Amino acid sequence: MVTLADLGLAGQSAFQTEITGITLDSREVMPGFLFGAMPGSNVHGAEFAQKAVENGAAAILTDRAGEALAREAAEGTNTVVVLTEGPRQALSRAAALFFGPQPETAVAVTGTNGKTSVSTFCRQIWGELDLAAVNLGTTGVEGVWSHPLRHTTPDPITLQRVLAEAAKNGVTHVAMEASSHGLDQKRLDGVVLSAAGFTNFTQDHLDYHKTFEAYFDAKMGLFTRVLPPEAVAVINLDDPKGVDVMEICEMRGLEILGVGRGPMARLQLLSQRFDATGQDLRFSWQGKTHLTRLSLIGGFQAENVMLAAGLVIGAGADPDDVFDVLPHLTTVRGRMQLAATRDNGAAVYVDYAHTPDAVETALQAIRPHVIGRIIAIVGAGGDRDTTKRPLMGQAAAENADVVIITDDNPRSEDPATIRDAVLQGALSVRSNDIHNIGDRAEAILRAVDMLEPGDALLVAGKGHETGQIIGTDILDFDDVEVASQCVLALDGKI
Ligand SMILES: CC(=O)N[C@H]1[C@@H](OP(=O)(O)OP(=O)(O)OC[C@H]2O[C@@H](n3ccc(=O)[nH]c3=O)[C@H](O)[C@@H]2O)O[C@H](CO)[C@@H](O)[C@@H]1O[C@H](C)C(=O)N[C@@H](C)C(=O)N[C@H](CCC(=O)O)C(=O)O
Ligand SMILES: Nc1ncnc2c1ncn2[C@@H]1O[C@H](COP(=O)(O)OP(=O)(O)OP(=O)(O)O)[C@@H](O)[C@H]1O
Ligand SMILES: N[C@H](CCC[C@H](N)C(=O)O)C(=O)O
Ligand SMILES: [Mg+2]
Repeated sequence: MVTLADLGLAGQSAFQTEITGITLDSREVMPGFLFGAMPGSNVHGAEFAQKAVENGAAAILTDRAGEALAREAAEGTNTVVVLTEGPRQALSRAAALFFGPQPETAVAVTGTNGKTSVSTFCRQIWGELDLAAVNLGTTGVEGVWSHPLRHTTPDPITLQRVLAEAAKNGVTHVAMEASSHGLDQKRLDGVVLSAAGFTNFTQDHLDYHKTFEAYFDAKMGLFTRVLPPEAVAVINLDDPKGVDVMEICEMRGLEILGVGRGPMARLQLLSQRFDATGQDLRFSWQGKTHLTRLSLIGGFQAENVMLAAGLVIGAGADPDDVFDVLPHLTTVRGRMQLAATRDNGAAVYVDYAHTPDAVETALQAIRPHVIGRIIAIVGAGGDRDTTKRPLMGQAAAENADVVIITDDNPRSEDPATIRDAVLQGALSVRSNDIHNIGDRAEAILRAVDMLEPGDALLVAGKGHETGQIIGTDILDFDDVEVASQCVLALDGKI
């Protein structure tokens, strides 16, 4: 039997109350459940306290803003109201205690771009070291055990349930993505971390956070709040915000493992040499130089690999063992993935660049591998940060020779309006070789048809995604598959 006291909610009245489940959604409450009535972005969860009580909630956890509604609903029933200043944090910790032990070693990574890549590389490194590992984030739970997820950082109840299930299935190591929404909503606060990483900080999600400061502060919650004091902070010092992150971590007395090209980095990238299938790296660890080879396209992937290596070392692995396995790392699905090659040699890459910085980084990353033109397909998602749209168009026009603007998950918005915002950004750079083709399949077909020997195509924005979200419908759509089919069709093979 689990009681409110067992969930860290002792000291409250009726702390011996038995709890049979936890949920954030009144509609999911079953008899004996703890209902987390949280302040939301649309409505306060306490608005649904009445429904939770009707469904048999044993307790309602809420804050001062939700107190009156919760007490009103509970009046005359056995439902206990538990009041706390930080209800989201309390709920995350309660969920951790309720669902039971997580895998013994957990690391998390935050930053605007690179979280999925870094966490996947951590899982691959651990796997090469014969450890039972998974990554958890945008692409679900992947590795020795897998599980689909709807969010990059799931709500705390799903997260703790999944972590406990992973542990029961033998998973000992987990690398997870900490999204800014997840950190802001304290979804990770019940997780015990050995190390946490910071990739970079550029524009995204201003629709939610409103200002750069609020977005940055949300991310810093990983280091100022979630990470325990004895854990290691692994920081990309090449990012303009890297030193700020380091100072924030120093103030908490965290051990810092700096990664980057500059001399302050303990894991220092000394040089990269690119060729058609990957790159040779020279790097140093605490003064000693190492050489390695990565079968990965794109200079930024070396930064992601260094950060992943730092996290795995920070979480206790032997550095030499880690460095030995780096040549075995493989492409992360939908991140600079070579989807197909035309008979004339022109390559088609699929990448998940969906921020201005990522569009620029991805296009610059393929430049050393291309002797001809770069054609870029770019679009922006609906119901997301609107201010990034022209900046994405601008980044595409500045870094590609031909730009095709197309749809990427318009969701509830008018697709032509989204495309127009991206188009304005591209047109601010130049007017030639900029095309606007709403239908994504047609855009890909047209782009593949343009490819001459020596050219390359980057299809940006959807990466691993397998659907195009139009309104509330999700239509099957997979950039890798569509691009491969277009190549086969235009080369006369189907
Ligand atoms: C903006 C945002 O992040 N919203 C998330 C948040 O909702 P909220 O608390 O703001 O919801 P609300 O609508 O105001 O409702 C308040 C509360 O009332 C409850 N409620 C509501 C209705 C009802 O009948 N009964 C009831 O109890 C809700 O469960 C909620 O707890 O908490 C909910 C439960 O955990 C999430 O499902 C929801 O994710 C929405 C669907 C979402 O789309 N989130 C995206 C933007 C997101 O989180 N993305 C990040 C970042 C991805 C990236 O890095 O690019 C991610 O980690 O995936
Ligand atoms: N270190 C990096 N620096 C800049 N851009 C990067 C870096 N790593 C990846 N990218 C770009 O960002 C895209 C998304 O990468 P990834 O999925 O790893 O990021 P993410 O942070 O998990 O994104 P999301 O916020 O959607 O979860 C890549 O396809 C690539 O274009
Ligand atoms: N995690 C990101 C993914 C964006 C991917 C892009 N294809 C889109 O739909 O905007 C977001 O939800 O903002
Ligand atoms: Mg991700």
